[in-house]
Amino acid sequence: MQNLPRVTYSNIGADFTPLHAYLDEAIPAFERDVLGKSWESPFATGAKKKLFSPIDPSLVLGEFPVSTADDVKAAVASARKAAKRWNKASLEERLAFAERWRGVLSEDKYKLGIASLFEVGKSRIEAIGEAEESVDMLTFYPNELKRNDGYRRQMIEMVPNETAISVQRPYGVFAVIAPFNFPVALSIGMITGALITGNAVVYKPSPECALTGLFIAETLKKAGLPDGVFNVVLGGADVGEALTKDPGIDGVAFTGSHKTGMSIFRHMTTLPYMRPVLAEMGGKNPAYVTKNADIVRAAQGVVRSAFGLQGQKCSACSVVYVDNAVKEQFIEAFKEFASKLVVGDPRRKDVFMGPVYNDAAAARFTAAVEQARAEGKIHFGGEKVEGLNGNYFVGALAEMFAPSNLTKEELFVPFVVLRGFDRLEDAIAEGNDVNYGLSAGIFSQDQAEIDYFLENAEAGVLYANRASGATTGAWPGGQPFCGWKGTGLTGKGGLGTWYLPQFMREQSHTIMTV
Ligand SMILES: NC(=O)c1ccc[n+]([C@@H]2O[C@H](COP(=O)([O-])OP(=O)(O)OC[C@H]3O[C@@H](n4cnc5c(N)ncnc54)[C@H](O)[C@@H]3O)[C@@H](O)[C@H]2O)c1
Ligand SMILES: N[C@@H](CCC=O)C(=O)O
Repeated sequence: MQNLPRVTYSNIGADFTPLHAYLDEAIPAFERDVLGKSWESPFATGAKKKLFSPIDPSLVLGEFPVSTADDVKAAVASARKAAKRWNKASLEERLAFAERWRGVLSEDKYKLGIASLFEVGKSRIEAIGEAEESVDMLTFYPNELKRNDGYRRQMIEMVPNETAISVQRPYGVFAVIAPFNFPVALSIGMITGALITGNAVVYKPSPECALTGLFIAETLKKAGLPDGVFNVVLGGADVGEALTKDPGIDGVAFTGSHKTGMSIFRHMTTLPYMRPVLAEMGGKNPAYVTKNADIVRAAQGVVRSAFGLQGQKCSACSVVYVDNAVKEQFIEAFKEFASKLVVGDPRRKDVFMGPVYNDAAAARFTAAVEQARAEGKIHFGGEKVEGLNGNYFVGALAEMFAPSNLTKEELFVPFVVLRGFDRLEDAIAEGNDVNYGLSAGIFSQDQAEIDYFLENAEAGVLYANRASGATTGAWPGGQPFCGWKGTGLTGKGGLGTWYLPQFMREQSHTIMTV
């Protein structure tokens, strides 16, 4: 099992046959042995709630308790108590824990991935990909911490007999709040950042992702993290709000929508002193296809990026600007590739797109398609897939003849707008004219065009000629994932070198030898 091919989002050409053979057995076994159970969690004593899979609303994920206001207080108190020691844990102790956790995650990765498949409705490859990514986070981040000696620096000697160093101290207790779309990788990324820099954590998974949330807690227990350093609360916005407003929290690591992230940040600004809010938020990610592009590659990169995980990635390509000289050719190549992708039950190995997450996403998709029919032109998709018990849609390519809400707002569904252009400069200016700034991509074989894009695109994650995903597929240590503008608050992203220092505050020690 350990030698199965790895999924990294970018290795699209790999032969996953042995992985599929394993999953053919493991997915039904998981469904039989794990789904439908009733769960307990120490800081969730409220009434239990039944959660269902988007794959099929009759498929019960399990019954999960919800945290009360007192549970949230108790979880924070538990973290504060444990933080007294964990905040002082040596670099060696934290690295040893990270190594043990990485071992546990490597053992449990298929279980975590399959849980995500059922919980979110991800395809097999997307689901296993995020579990693999989590393991690699536990390679990358600890290595960064070690390589930088905990980000400790020798400073200059101002006068003889005086030494000065800069050390980084954990803030104390971090609230970690996760979104639904990568319940494993994004939770583990934020939790890793907080824990290995010496913070205790109170973690809230997305309301309907309690299964992966509790699995993550189990892996930390198996890795021997001291009791109380990691605590879970379960529930929705009210539980998240109670957690981020608790005075016992020293910082928040949040990934989710712009609206929620900014509400947490705005609350922090009202307090007597600021606590860090590391918020990674929504995106509206453009791709540019010039007349010098390999059009088949461009179409494949855009389709994969716009429709992978049903368009529910912060990095999903949601607007494609195509040079009018090659627009028709691009539309044909897009249709040719997209029509071969299977939409259906993601337990099956041939499925590329599962259902959209919930009825709200289905309504957003349907409204966007209706608007595009009225104001523009649908070139591909947009229809519901009949005969399946869930929100299954064929992803849509919609040409729009002017900028609008569809080119500017995040929809988070498999819907990509096409805009024709005559000058790349104008297209990039329009693509930049949004409140977000996560990722962008270009397809061109002209170096001057690529250089212009790299100089002028207002986003933190840029790609050129990426067939595996025009704007998607960042990996720990490969693509630092920094949200600009309304996507991020700090100017530093996950998956890169500068993520960890954000969980620590600096202290200088100047010592005069007398
Ligand atoms: N930039 C990134 O790295 C990144 C990655 C993944 C997803 N996202 C974004 O996440 C969004 C999709 O996720 P979602 O629908 O789960 O987002 P969301 O904002 O609805 O929820 C995110 C989390 O916040 C909690 N929450 C809701 N209201 C809260 C409040 N008032 N106080 C505290 N917590 C609260 C939710 O319960 C959930 O756990 C999209 O906008 C997507 O672009 C961004
Ligand atoms: N890491 C993923 C996106 C995570 C957000 O939704 C990517 O780069 O495509």
